This record gives sequence, C-alpha cells and structure tokens, in this order.
Amino acid sequence: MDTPAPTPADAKRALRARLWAHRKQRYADTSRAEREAQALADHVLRIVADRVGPGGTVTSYESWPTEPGTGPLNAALAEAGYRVLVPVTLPGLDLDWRPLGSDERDESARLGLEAIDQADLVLTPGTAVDRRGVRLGQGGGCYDRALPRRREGICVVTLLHPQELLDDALPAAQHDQRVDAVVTADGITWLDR
Ligand SMILES: Nc1nc2c(c(=O)[nH]1)N(C=O)[C@@H](CNc1ccc(C(=O)N[C@@H](CCC(=O)O)C(=O)O)cc1)CN2
Ligand SMILES: Nc1ncnc2c1ncn2[C@@H]1O[C@H](COP(=O)(O)OP(=O)(O)OP(=O)(O)O)[C@@H](O)[C@H]1O
Repeated sequence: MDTPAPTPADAKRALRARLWAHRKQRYADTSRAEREAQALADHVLRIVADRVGPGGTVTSYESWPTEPGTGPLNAALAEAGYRVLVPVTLPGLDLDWRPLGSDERDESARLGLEAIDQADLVLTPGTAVDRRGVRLGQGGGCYDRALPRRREGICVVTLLHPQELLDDALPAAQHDQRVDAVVTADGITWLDR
C-alpha cells in the first residue's frame, strides 16, 4: 500500500523538530546565548526608537531556554520607559496579556485578549520565518489567533536565531499571519510581503 503524501501540517511538524534539535545543540552554550541576547536587544531597540513614541506599548514575551533570549531586551525596554506586555497562554491556546513583571498566576493582572490592540509594535517568538514573512511557530496557532486583533498598520517583528530566517518557502496556510521583519543577533531583515 502507498504511504499517504505528507500534508503541510506534517511538513511543519518535521521542520519544527529539526530546528528545535538544532537550537538545543547550539544554545547549550550559555555564553553564546547571552552574547546573542544582548546583540538582539540592541537591534530591536533601534526599531522601537524608530516606530514607538515615548512611553508607547510593545508586546514582547519571556523567552524559554534555547529561544533567542529576551531578558536583556525586556529590561532595556522597561528601563527606557516603554510599556511592555507579555502573553498569558489560555487553555484554548489563545493569548491574554499582562504587564511585564506581573505574576503570571495573578488573574487580576490580566488585560484581556484585546489588549494587543494597545501595541505600537508587536514582537513574536518563532521557530522560523521565510522571505515572504510566513512564520512557523510553536504549533499552537496562538499568534495566528492574536495578531488579527492588533491595530491596522502595526508592525510584527519575529525574533529568531540567525540560521532560522529561511530562503526556502515554508508551507503557508490560510490562517497564517505574515510578519514584517525578522531580528536576529546578526541584525534586522525587513521582508517582502
Ligand atoms: N517564550 C514563549 N512564550 C510564548 C510562546 C512562545 O513560542 N515562546 N508562544 C507561542 O505561541 C505562546 C505559547 N504557545 C504555546 C503553544 C502550544 C502549547 C501547547 O500546550 N501545545 C500542546 C499541543 C496543543 C495542541 O496541539 O492543540 C502540547 O505541546 O502538548 C502551549 C503554548 C505564548 N507564549
Ligand atoms: N485564527 C485561528 N482560529 C482558530 N484556530 C487557528 C487559528 N489560527 C490557527 N489555528 C489553528 O492552530 C493550529 C496551529 O497552527 P500553526 O501550525 O500555523 O501554528 P504556529 O503558527 O506554528 O503556532 P504559534 O502561533 O502558537 O507559534 C492549526 O491547527 C490551526 O488550524
């Protein structure tokens, strides 16, 4: 019997597994991770300075191990007087938002699903992005649900490791929300969309 042809979802799953294995191997070296997190912060702060007014709102996130580190970035944004919101993942894999520094378990700190409409710039995690701005995430579809609630014209910037901006096209589905730019420790790339 023939093996069924792989679906786009199968292709995404296989690609995530490959890229995550690579992250695990390369970023076991914490000094490399720290160095790259600082460089990433410097690049993102340039975009923020260009696009977000004083005291404006940026949605960021608290990085997991082996993701590009957002610790130095989030600290620098707060220090510079920006309002930083981070996601809270709800049971249905939609995203609520809370201020950076609040307790994730404190339900009274939550701002609601619509709070992404307060953002002047949206930063997202990701696993890979292609040259058209198609983003591969964690596989939950969380950002695909949240991004349509941002205000019109607000840029979406995905933070990746350098080798995760792909020249080969990613499988794209109808629900996939495209991103405007990728920032890695190597610099900023604005994408054709
Ligand atoms: N640091 C960081 N924070 C982040 C993200 C991220 O990528 N990085 N997210 C980026 O989106 C959101 C969390 N994404 C999530 C995606 C999937 C599952 C999850 O539980 N997945 C199940 C499978 C669910 C299903 O298939 O329906 C699992 O892994 O068992 C949890 C969180 C918000 N916060
Ligand atoms: N707007 C939406 N409403 C309901 N389900 C959605 C929506 N967007 C995506 N999904 C579902 O979420 C699942 C995962 O989508 P996908 O593989 O594109 O996630 P991802 O972009 O990698 O994840 P994430 O955004 O969490 O980082 C798919 O089964 C998809 O059908």
